[in-house]
Amino acid sequence: MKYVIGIDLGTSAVKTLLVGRDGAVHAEATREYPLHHDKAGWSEQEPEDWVAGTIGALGDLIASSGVAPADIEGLSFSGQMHGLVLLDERNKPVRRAILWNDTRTTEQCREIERTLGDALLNVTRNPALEGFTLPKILWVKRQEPEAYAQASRFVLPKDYVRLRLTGELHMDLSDAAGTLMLDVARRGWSTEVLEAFGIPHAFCPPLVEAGACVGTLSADAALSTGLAQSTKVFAGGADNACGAIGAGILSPGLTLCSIGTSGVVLTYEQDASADYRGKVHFFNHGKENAFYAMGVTLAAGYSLSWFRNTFAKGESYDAMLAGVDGIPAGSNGLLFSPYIVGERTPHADAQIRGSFIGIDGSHTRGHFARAVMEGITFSLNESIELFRAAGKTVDKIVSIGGGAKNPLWLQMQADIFKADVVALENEQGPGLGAAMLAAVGCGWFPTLDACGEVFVKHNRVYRPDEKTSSRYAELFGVYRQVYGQTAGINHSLYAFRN
Ligand SMILES: Nc1ncnc2c1ncn2[C@@H]1O[C@H](COP(=O)(O)OP(=O)(O)O)[C@@H](O)[C@H]1O
Ligand SMILES: O=C(CO)[C@@H](O)[C@H](O)COP(=O)(O)O
Repeated sequence: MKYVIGIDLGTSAVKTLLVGRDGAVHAEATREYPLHHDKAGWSEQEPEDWVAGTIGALGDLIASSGVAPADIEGLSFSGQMHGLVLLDERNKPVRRAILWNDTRTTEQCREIERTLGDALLNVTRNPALEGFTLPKILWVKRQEPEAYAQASRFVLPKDYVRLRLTGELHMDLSDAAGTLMLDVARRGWSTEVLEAFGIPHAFCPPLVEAGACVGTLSADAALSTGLAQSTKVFAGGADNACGAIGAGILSPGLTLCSIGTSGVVLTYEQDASADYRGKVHFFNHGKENAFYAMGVTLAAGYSLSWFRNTFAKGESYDAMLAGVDGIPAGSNGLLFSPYIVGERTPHADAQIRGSFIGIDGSHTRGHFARAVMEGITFSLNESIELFRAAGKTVDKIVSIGGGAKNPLWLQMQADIFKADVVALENEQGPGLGAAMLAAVGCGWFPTLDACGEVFVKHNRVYRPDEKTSSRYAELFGVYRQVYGQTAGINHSLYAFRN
C-alpha cells in the first residue's frame, strides 16, 4: 500500500497523520511546543520549536507505523494562520513569530483603516483585526526597527517549516488570504495595499495553490526525519481551509465547527460574490477557485486548556470532565464568557476579557468546567446566528478539533446550535485535509471531492434534544447581554494589565 502524510502545525502541537490509499489513518504522532505570553495580549512561538517538533513527530510516525519510507509518496501541510515569521536574506527568522491570537496591534489596525478606507474591505474582503499579518508587520516596523531592517521577506508558520524541509519558499492562497495583503477575489498580492504601506513585492513570497507540488525533501530533511528524499511535498493550506477539506466541506450547504485553540464556524462559498461586509472573515479555500466565510472565537479550546492548567494541573481532559455530564444544562446558573484573550466574532475587541457570572456557594469545580464549555459554545453560536441572519441554512454541522473528542461537548453543540452535529471517525480534520491535498497531488484521485468520498468518514450524529435545546436558547439570550454589560468594565481594567 502507498501512503501520504498530513502535517497539521497547530498552536498547541504539531500533529502528523499517516494515511493510506484506502483513506484509513494508519498512524499518528504529535509533538507539543510552548506558547510565550511575555506581556498581556502577546502570543509568540519559536519557529525552531515548530521545525524540531515536526521532525520529531515525523520520525515517531515512521517508527511507530513500520511503513517503508519508499511507500510514502507525498506530504502536505495545514498551518495555524496569520502568524508573522520575518526572515533575513539567508532565510533565518529575525525574531520569534507573532501569532494569530496576539492582540498588541490595535493601533496598527486603526492606521490600516485610515490609510485604505473602503479599499480594505473591497480588496482584502476582511476588516483590520489584530490577529492578521499586516498589522503585525507594521508593529515590528514601528516598535522594533532593528529587527525590521534585517527582514527581507515574511512567511506564515507552515511556510517556514516547509522551507526548512525543502529549501523552497512559497505561500499558498488560502493562507495568504489571512495576511490582509491579498486581493482575495483576484487571487494575487494587492499592489494597492503593499504600496500604501511601503512594502515591496519582493517582501511577499511567490503564491501557489494549496495543492501545488513545490518539490521534494532536502537531503538533510530526509536524513533527520527518516523519510525518502524523493517524497513529494505539496504546499498545503490554512488550517481552517484544510479542516474544511478534511471534513468534506467542498460544496455549498455544509457548515463546519472547529474547536481547537481557537473556535471556528465556517461555511463554503462557491465564488467571491457573498458580501458579509466584514462581519465574518472571507478567505480563499484550499480547493481551487472556491472560498469560505467564517466566524472566530479567539479562545475556544484555549479557555478550557487555561482552566485545566490553572485549576486541574496534571489532570487529563477526560479526568477533569468526569461527572460534568451529570450537571444540568446551564451549570446551575453559572455563565462564562470566553474572552480571555479578547474576541473576534461578533465583537472585534482586543481589550474585552472573560467573566464568570452568577457564582454561588454551591458551585463546584465541575460547574465551572461545564460553564466554560457552555460559554465557548454560546460564543460559536453567535457566528451561527450571523450566518442564519444572512440567509444560510445551518441544519447540519461537521464538528472537528480537540473539542470533538468529548461526546458531551458534541451533544452540547447540537443542543446549543439547534442542528445535527456530525463527528468524524478521526477528529483531526486539518491533518486529514492536508493528507488529501497530497493524495490528489500524487494523482490518486482526480479531485478533492473524489478523494473526500474515500477519505472523509462521518461517524456518529448528535441530534438536538428539544428540552435541553430550548433551555439553552433561553440562556443564550442572557449570554448575549454579557458583552455589552462587561465591555465598559473591561476597558477600564485594561490599564491595570501588565
Ligand atoms: N478529551 C478532550 N475533551 C475536551 N476537550 C479537549 C479534549 N482534548 C482536547 N480538547 C480541547 O481541544 C483543544 C486542542 O485542540 P486542537 O485541535 O488539538 O488544537 P490546535 O490545532 O489549536 O493545536 C484543547 O485546548 C482543549 O480545549
Ligand atoms: O486565527 C485563526 C483563524 O483566523 C485561527 O483559527 C488560527 O488559524 C489557529 O487555529 P487553531 O490552532 O485553533 O487550529
